[in-house]
Amino acid sequence: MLETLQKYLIAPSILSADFARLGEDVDRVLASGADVVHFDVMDNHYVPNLTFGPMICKALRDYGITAPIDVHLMVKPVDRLIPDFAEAGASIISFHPEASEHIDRTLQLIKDSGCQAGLVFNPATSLSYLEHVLDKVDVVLLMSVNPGFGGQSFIPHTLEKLRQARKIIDDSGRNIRLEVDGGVGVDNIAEIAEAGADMFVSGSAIFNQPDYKAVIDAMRSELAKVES
Ligand SMILES: O=C(CO)[C@H](O)[C@H](O)COP(=O)(O)O
Repeated sequence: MLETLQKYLIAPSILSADFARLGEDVDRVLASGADVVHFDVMDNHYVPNLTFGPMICKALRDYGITAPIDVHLMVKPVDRLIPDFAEAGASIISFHPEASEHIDRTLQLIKDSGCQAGLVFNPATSLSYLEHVLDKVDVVLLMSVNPGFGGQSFIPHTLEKLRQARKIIDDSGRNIRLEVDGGVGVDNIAEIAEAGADMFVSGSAIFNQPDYKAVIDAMRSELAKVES
């Protein structure tokens, strides 16, 4: 799955897509050079907003979307949705540790369902949750805004947290993606990559522009500066 893709992955958040034409809009953003579809699931309980569930994920697969679907669960409780999302075609399922009664069990449920597993950290959630479960984690997702809404500004102290997460991952020697989500755009993507992220969720910066390819190309050229 993700490990076979290139160094930097761009994952548009469909929270900012055109819901009335979702399949078409997701097709368009992928044809514009995106790598992964970021799928934000909100339950009006863990976060104060309500989005979509496994049926919409399946509808995207039925429509013909073959790119990895990166499901970010902002829900509590978590476990009962995992088999539904796996069956609906999710590739990665990530959850917030505070929303699970048993983090190790939830990670194992995701792995057993055939998906890659991610742990998500709000801006004020400690990275110490990683300590005993790194062997079951494929993706560490750092929120750079408080979850619930698109279009918020990147919280600057996330850069330091990204550096800390990068060190934890590198020290572990494991093949774990470091994903960042919230307020990511052309103007700050290079700085965020320099801090250690290698997977970038971006919603409003892409979907609120008429030319998705122009935005994604501009992000890639910023990332190329970091790589060189
Ligand atoms: O998870 C999210 C909010 O909870 C969104 O994915 C995130 O905020 C991306 O949107 P934007 O790029 O517009 O900030």
